[in-house]
Amino acid sequence: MSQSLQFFTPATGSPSLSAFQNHSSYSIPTLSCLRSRNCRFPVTLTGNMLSIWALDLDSSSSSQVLVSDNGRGGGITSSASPEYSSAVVSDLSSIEVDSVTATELKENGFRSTRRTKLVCTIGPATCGFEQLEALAVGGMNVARINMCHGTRQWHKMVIERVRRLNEEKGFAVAIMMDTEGSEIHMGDLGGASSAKAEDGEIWTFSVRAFDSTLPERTINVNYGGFAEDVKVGDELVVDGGMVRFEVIEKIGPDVKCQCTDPGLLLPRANLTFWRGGSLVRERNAMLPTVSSKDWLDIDFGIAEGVDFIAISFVKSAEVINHLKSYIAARSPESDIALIAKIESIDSLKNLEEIIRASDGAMVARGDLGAQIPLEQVPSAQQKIVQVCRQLNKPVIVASQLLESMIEYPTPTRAEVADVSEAVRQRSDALMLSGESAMGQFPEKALTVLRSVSLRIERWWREEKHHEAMELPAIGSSFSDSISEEICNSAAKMEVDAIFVYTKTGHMASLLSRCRPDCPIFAFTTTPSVRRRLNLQWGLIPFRLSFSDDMDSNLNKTFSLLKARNLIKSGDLVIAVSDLLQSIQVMNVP
Ligand SMILES: Nc1ncnc2c1ncn2[C@@H]1O[C@H](COP(=O)(O)OP(=O)(O)OP(=O)(O)O)[C@@H](O)[C@H]1O
Ligand SMILES: CC(=O)C(=O)O
Ligand SMILES: [K+]
Ligand SMILES: [Mg+2]
Repeated sequence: MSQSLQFFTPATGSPSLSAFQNHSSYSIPTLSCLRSRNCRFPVTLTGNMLSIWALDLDSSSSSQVLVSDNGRGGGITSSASPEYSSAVVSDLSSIEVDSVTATELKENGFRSTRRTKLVCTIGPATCGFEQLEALAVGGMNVARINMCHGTRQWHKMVIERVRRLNEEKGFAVAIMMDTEGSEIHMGDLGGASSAKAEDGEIWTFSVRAFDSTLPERTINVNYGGFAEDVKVGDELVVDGGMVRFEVIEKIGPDVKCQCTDPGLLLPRANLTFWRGGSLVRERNAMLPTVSSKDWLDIDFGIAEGVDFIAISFVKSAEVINHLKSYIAARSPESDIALIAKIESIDSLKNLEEIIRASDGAMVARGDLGAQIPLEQVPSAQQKIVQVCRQLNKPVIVASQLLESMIEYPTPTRAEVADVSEAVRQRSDALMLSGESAMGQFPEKALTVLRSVSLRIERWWREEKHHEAMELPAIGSSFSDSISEEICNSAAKMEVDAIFVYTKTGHMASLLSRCRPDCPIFAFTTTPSVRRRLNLQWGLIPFRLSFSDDMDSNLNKTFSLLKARNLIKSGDLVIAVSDLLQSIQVMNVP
């Protein structure tokens, strides 16, 4: 037995479309009735014809109500829908899902799958094939490579290993390349993994190029204007306060500094300088967001077909737009998503326009905390997460989530509280940096992120903590508004799962934006879309080839998922698609 309702909008260009276009958005009141199951729903006709649906979940007669524009200004047609075949489709490989997701779905049921996505920075501690596999098994959804470190050859090797992992083991781990950006930072310490600066020591910060070995207590600075810009008396802050120096003398390209806050200097650590208690920004604001090295790295990312490029120190929407057109010109076929890293004062000032222009954002708390007072970072995080959700862009919370786990096998209570807060804010993803790149316990750190996410998400559902986040209408076209209405309505219903059939991923992201209580099975035809969706909250992406015929798509999906014990008869599913902009509700046969 099946019941369905379908929502059609006429093909673009149809003459009768003008009737719809007078409405920028439609409400779908009937659908909210579905929240209480098994009741009858009235057919209501509102305005010119769109919000007019009915279904009857108790009835054994399977009826289908189609609301469509039939070329005469709309109408209702009723038709019997086909019985869903329970025959098992023999080709089980025609749906792609990784073994970890499949096991999780089978063992815990799909209600309790993890909704928050996990990003791991890959470094020396995790670049081996087995180590990468262990991270994928542990829940890594996205592997990040940071172009600040390592050679291009090394990055290429990591990308190839992740690809192989996906091909051989069925994972859909996406690859994110993070650009270096052109803020001021130290050089690479002549190969040393760290250097200790003691209280009162005099160190030389120099813009000179050193051939081989660095003289003792000397740090190379990447920004040519450094010696010119700093003044005696300025405070030089390394990595947002890990170490501090005071400028005591300038000698040509060398700047002598005395250590005032001792600590560990790490290769390529970020440098900021402060005068009279405020950040000196006149000059480094002139540095380009995308350096000449970044352009080469971006070319490399395009050639390698990475899924995401994260842009460091974004200052305005302009740079994102510029990069987008560059990538489109360079590789018209690619659908690389651009993630704006919010880690500077300028990016906070232009937050909304930057996020609007981007495909997602990262709360890069490491550098952000070096540019604004630390006590302002939590409210900035909350604001960025909120703006991203409203504009329907995935958001990653990054840096120092489990910093102590670089050295220790258990996190601090404060770190667990910080992770919980990011999950409670319902950010799309959490990111590990040094914990997974060079820490001693990468897998343990990932396990902590996973178990804290699961626990907080479950608590949230059980306590019915539905936050009242206003989700403004964002659709800019008639068709987008319809998709949005469909997704908003679908997400409100108390069903066991939402299925979404999506070619571009857009409808899946609209569902994710609503943060529904039930999981979202996202079916898409393209592997790259599947990987991209892996960054978004609550989506379980599958690759599946499907047609324009929703009945046959559902038939096929039910058979495939039932054969793998991923769903069972009787589960109540709501299915939406961007093929026909349809919405259907049914029990799994
Ligand atoms: N490819 C790599 N090779 C060697 N070490 C790495 C690599 N990637 C990361 N690391 C180490 O892990 C630490 C944290 O990594 P991560 O890339 O997250 O730095 P970050 O400072 O948070 O990011 P960003 O430089 O973008 O601000 C780095 O400081 C570095 O020591
Ligand atoms: C991740 C990053 O770039 C930062 O936190 O600064
Ligand atoms: K970076
Ligand atoms: Mg940064």
